[in-house]
Amino acid sequence: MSGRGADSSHISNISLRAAQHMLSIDTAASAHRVPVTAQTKKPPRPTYSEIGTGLIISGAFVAAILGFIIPYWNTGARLSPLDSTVYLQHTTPIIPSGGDHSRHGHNTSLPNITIFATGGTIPGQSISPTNNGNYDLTASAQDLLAAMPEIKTYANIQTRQLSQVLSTDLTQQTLLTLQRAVAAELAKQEVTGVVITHGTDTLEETCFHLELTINTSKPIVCAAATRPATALSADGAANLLQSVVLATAANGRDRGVMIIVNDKISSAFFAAKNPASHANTFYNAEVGTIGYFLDHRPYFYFTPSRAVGAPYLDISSARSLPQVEILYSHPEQNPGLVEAAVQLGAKGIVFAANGDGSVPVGVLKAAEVVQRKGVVVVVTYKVPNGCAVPSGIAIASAHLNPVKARILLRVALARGMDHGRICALFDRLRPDPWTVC
Ligand SMILES: NC(=O)C[C@H](N)C(=O)O
Repeated sequence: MSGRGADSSHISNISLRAAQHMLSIDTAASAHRVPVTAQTKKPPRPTYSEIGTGLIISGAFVAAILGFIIPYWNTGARLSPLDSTVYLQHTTPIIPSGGDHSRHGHNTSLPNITIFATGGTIPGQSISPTNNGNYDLTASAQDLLAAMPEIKTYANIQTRQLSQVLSTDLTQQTLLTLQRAVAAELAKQEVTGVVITHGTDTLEETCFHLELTINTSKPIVCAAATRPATALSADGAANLLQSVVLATAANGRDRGVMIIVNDKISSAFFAAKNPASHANTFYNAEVGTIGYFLDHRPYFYFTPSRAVGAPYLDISSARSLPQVEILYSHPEQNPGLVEAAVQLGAKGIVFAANGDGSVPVGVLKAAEVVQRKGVVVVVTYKVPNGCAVPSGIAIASAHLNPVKARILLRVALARGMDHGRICALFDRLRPDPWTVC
């Protein structure tokens, strides 16, 4: 058997042990379940694990030396002329991992990773291994980790369960709590990176929000699953393990927020969910796939880089976020929807527009009216991929899809930016700005 074949079977063992573990947790539904047998023997330690551990230890050693020699590493954050928005963000000092903790089982030669768990399919326990859609969320992040002891060879891991919901139900309060908690955790010298477990449905929105609002060089990695932990070929265990590996990786720094699903490393700036339930659910607009996992080791196509015009917007003191609604365009759309959205509290409106940004003329006129009252209007595209161009009065989202444009607009409004600044913010997302603001 080749090395890779051996690794694949190792991971399916992890999934099966995860499944066994989940099955043993949920006693209420156990009568309906197909018993899982075999796989009780610990699999032989794979070669990649030893190599990975060795690399991490040497990486930590080199980082520790660099930490003494180069106490502060600043590749030149520059302030926006528009605002205190930082467009390039490499200000965090390089910090040696490790530290003197007294936690039980702490290994000072390993990096420290914190996992923030929010729910989604990844901890899901379905009524049978062939049922992917009907599951409950009674397993915690700790339960997931207990089912995959291999993960402890990569890092000392702490978990924080922030919520246990499907991602469609994630509130802005949880989002803001997550944002502050992740930023606070990464500010700790001994923490090398963080992992967030989350449902796939709105993962791109949460990750994009964190991308805009956390200024760090350290890796922030989002892990999800398209199948519950109890499923045949459950994908969560491997995605979680790889997320932890990436959060510890020296080459995972300075790349913004990343998503790991199906061996693919996606930039949160570009990733979008599609199709809904396939294991390969995240596709990337154009350049969004920045790397991949081979034998559970991360490889990148590029040296660290950030998307053109990627802003950092400090909203650390925000306790709530302004309401921004998305209106889906089509011929004969009722212009009254625009005013209705405003009456219902919208401070911003995003049009998921036809083609590359066209909105029916009546709707555009209605948008002009609310814009005069201070509501900010952004036009995006409803097609899977594209680049929206300015449509009459509206700000164009460039390549940001409707949900990402909504997140950027909401954060900009939370930052207190006015129409002109928000327009310039979006305008910078193109290498060759329109300068329409
Ligand atoms: N695969 C998933 O995680 C989907 C789930 N409905 C969620 O977003 O929470």
